[in-house]
Amino acid sequence: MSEKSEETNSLAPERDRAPDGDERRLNGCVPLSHQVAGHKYGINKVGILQHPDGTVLKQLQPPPRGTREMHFYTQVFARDCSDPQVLSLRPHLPVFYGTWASSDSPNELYLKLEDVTRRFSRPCIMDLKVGRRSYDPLASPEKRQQQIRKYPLMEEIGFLLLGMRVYQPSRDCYVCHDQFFGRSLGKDTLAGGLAQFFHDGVKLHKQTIRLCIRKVQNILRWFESQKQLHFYASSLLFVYEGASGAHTEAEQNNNHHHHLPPQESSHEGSPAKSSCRRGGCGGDLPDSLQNGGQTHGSAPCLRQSNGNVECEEEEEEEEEGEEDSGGWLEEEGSEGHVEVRMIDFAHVFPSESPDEGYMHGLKNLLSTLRKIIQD
Ligand SMILES: Nc1ncnc2c1ncn2[C@@H]1O[C@H](COP(=O)(O)OP(=O)(O)OP(=O)(O)O)[C@@H](O)[C@H]1O
Ligand SMILES: O=P(O)(O)O[C@@H]1[C@H](O)[C@H](O)[C@@H](OP(=O)(O)O)[C@H](OP(=O)(O)O)[C@H]1O
Repeated sequence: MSEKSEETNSLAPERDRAPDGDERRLNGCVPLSHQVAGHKYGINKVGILQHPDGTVLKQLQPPPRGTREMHFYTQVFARDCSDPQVLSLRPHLPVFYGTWASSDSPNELYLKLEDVTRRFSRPCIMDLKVGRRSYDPLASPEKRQQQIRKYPLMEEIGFLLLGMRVYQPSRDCYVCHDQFFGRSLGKDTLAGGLAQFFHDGVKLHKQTIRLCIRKVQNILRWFESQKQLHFYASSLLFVYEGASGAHTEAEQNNNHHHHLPPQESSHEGSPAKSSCRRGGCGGDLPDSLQNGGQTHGSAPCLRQSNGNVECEEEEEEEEEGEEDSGGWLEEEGSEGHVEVRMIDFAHVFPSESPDEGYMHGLKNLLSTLRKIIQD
């Protein structure tokens, strides 16, 4: 088993490549190149796909999970929704564009969602499952045991790292960790393990951590204001720009797939993808980050490719962030440099009390992130 998996950059734009049989069959949709956790496409045919218009498609899981998730998104994004609490949840979720089906399999439904990683040139991505319990109130004793066994510390820690990929500009490659890495993290190694998401092989991006803290605080504020929903086995998806400013500027002229409005019929402007990886690097993290648990390889992932990288040291500045401009040339000091969104709503249940389990996870996550900055 490999310790870490890596991908290298490729200069060849894959949008020039002829689609293979599967891609044609899926109306030009391809498995999401940079999925870091969850069901993968090709295994039981569930998993996340990338639509040519830049959205992602999540196949409906068998009932009741898929129907529950669809119902949740439909309610939150209903045009006539007037519940202020539900409306204020929207910014924390990927935009929901309704359901989608391919012309070949009209009965296979997918949720059509905003691709949270889309505007990033070299997206660093992390998926954290949040809450003290990752099974819902209707779970069988077997299911409860299955989930508890996966991470007995969930009850105490309140979150579990399911997967991550981090771009290293100095080597022009991604370092990936899967959920076994997350499960290997204990109370003493949690901060070190989480810190790896913010370390590009050369430096720790403290300002990025501060921006993530702000976004997580906003989500916590939403939870403190509501008691109508409980979230089990739901995730927070973290994304930040791994490319340096010089890199993104160099790409600006060559890149035209960002900011295209989702159009179901259009195949224009499809994100370029490329697949290649190399092994044998990534073993030289600073000592302070080496105690983050055992590492395991994750599945190879394809990704957007936009050319070579110029590595730049970034200044750490304690600036007030600007509003998210939706642009992709965001500097590390600005809010738009990071995204933190809630995803995976297959186990959302109505309730009449605050979601203490989820809030416990958020609070512990916040103190762990603060600890990383301090250490
Ligand atoms: N809106 C999105 N934008 C970008 N990437 C996404 C989005 N939604 C999901 N992903 C990617 O897909 C992965 C899995 O998503 P999700 O948790 O919704 O799937 P799942 O199959 O229900 O997971 P699980 O098996 O844990 O229940 C995420 O870790 C992320 O990498
Ligand atoms: O990542 P792994 O090790 O594959 O484990 C799965 C993971 O915990 C999923 O979150 C869970 O689905 P839910 O979150 O929907 O419960 C799934 O349950 P399942 O086996 O019942 O599908 C598990 O098998």
